[in-house]
Amino acid sequence: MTNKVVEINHLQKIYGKANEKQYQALADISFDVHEGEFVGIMGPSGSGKTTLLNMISALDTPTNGTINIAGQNIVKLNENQLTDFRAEKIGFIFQDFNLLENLTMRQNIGLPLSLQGLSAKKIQTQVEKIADRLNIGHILDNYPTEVSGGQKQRVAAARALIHQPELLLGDEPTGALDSKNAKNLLEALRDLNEQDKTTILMVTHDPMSASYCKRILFIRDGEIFKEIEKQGSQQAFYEDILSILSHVDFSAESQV
Ligand SMILES: Nc1ncnc2c1ncn2[C@@H]1O[C@H](COP(=O)(O)OP(=O)(O)OP(=O)(O)O)[C@@H](O)[C@H]1O
Repeated sequence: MTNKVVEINHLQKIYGKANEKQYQALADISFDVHEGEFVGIMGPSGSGKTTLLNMISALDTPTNGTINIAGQNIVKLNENQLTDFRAEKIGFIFQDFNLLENLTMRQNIGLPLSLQGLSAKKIQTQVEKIADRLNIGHILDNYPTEVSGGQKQRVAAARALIHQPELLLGDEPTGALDSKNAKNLLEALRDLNEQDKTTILMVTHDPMSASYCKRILFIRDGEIFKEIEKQGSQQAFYEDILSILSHVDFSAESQV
């Protein structure tokens, strides 16, 4: 059995203080992600997907429950330990790329290592290695405004992976891409998962993007209500996903 990279038990998140208006975004979530898995999270708007990612990346704290990432109970960490945890253990790809416009792609990708104080030479070697892996070696000296959305997102993926995190998190990473660029990014993520055993957890509302995963968790009203695993072809998995979505009212916001 492979190691558990993510181990979540009875996670609950209530926004708002006891004397204020409260909102339960996560009711009771438990699941594991093993090393080398590529897991998708799907659910209607307001179902708690971003809240869940924010808990896993320790950007916010749960009301109840435990979160272990790479064997570390992150709910118990102090501020300094959390900073180290985020810098070392996880990589994050956002929908809107989050690249720094006044830095070149090379500088953007190398940023996590610069912040760790690595030498310029070591950073260059690592940048070129990951850029080669994601087919962006030819745009390293360009600025973000000079390249396509798809290239920007592959640069964001390179930046998220350069420090070799235990877990790559994506919050709608294909959300701002056209279908061709989305496919390019997803193929790159699939290669990283299959060849380098990168563990990926990705939120998406798009069934085609989700069909690149090996397992999907469906959440609604802050709870996992269904889970499916890829058994056969990607096309068959895509059709399974569509069938589940067609039985769920994804327009419904979760209720207080
Ligand atoms: N800081 C906050 N304070 C109060 N309520 C919040 C806060 N952040 C999120 N919520 C509420 O919690 C619920 C879950 O939000 P979340 O952003 O996790 O949903 P989501 O599934 O990611 O939605 P979407 O697909 O629209 O991004 C929503 O009803 C939202 O309004």
